[in-house]
Amino acid sequence: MIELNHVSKTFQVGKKKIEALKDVSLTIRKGEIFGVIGFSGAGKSTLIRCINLLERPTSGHVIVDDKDILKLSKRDLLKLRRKIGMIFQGYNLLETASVYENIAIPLKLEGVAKDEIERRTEKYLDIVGLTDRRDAYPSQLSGGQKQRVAIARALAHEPEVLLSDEATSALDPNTTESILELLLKINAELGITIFLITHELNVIQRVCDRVAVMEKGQIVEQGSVVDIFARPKEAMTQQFIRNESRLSIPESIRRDLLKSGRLVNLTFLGESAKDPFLATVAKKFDVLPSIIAGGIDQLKDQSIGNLLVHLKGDRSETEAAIQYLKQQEILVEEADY
Ligand SMILES: Nc1ncnc2c1ncn2[C@@H]1O[C@H](COP(=O)(O)OP(=O)(O)OP(=O)(O)O)[C@@H](O)[C@H]1O
Repeated sequence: MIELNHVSKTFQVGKKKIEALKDVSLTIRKGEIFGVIGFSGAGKSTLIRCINLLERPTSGHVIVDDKDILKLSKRDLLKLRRKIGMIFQGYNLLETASVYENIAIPLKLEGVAKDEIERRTEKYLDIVGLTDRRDAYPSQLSGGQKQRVAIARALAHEPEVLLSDEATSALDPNTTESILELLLKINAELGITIFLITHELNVIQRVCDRVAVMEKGQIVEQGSVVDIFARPKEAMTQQFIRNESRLSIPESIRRDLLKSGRLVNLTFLGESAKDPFLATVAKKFDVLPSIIAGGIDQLKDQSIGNLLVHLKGDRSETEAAIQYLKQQEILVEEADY
């Protein structure tokens, strides 16, 4: 549905050239939720803005529904932008207009008929759960409610795609969760394709079908969320996952445990959890495994388990046990650092 082919974007700041995007290619499929994750400055905002040409690529192609949108006339580009809604971290609401008016005014400017404006505004206020706040002003709303208004405003144009630029970054964890649930509902019930950028791993985990990891203007890894989380290949991806979801223990306990064996971080998909791999390790090798810490991350359609395991035994037996674990459907990282 949306294809970026070899897209590059260079900003000229004085004499300096900043390469914000370097040869980025990706495909967003109809009906999916695609996320891009990266640290600040990776190029995510520039990338998302290239999809509706708020930013024009320096080179490459942006294809939407088989059309190269860089070649569209101004009029056709305006038409296309209506198919692509956008929400932002800062909501961008009109402070002097009510919730209802924030949704209705842009429709009026677009020339939508009065009764259609009423129908759509009421429909999307209901979908985002704000019917009872229709007369409130933005200053009377919480951050999560403001983002709901912004989502209703975007949906009221009945887009096929919703672009989300760090939409939950300013929200607390509970509010983030409720907005993510709303995005899942919009995707499932209205069939809207969602492309989002974020620096938060949990956003990707919770809602995305596929993910691309960005670093210094390039995509370093992309694939299904399950694959990337269970088997991250690139150092950057591993760093993201380790930063946020790896288990850690106090240094003194770690040092103690290492005196009598090895420590390993095991990551496995829901279905692999059914295999009694730790019992097998205890049986097969002269090793006593014990679980030091554990957790489960919920992905959109699956769960991923993390265990920090101590393998008690001598070097050769624990090494053989680690090699055995690596042959299973488990990501094994030695945590002896
Ligand atoms: N309009 C601009 N003019 C000059 N440089 C820019 C412009 N927009 C972005 N950049 C530069 O391009 C690079 C990528 O920025 P971008 O905002 O796309 O990254 P990001 O991953 O979205 O980071 P953040 O989350 O901090 O916004 C940065 O070095 C940034 O300074």
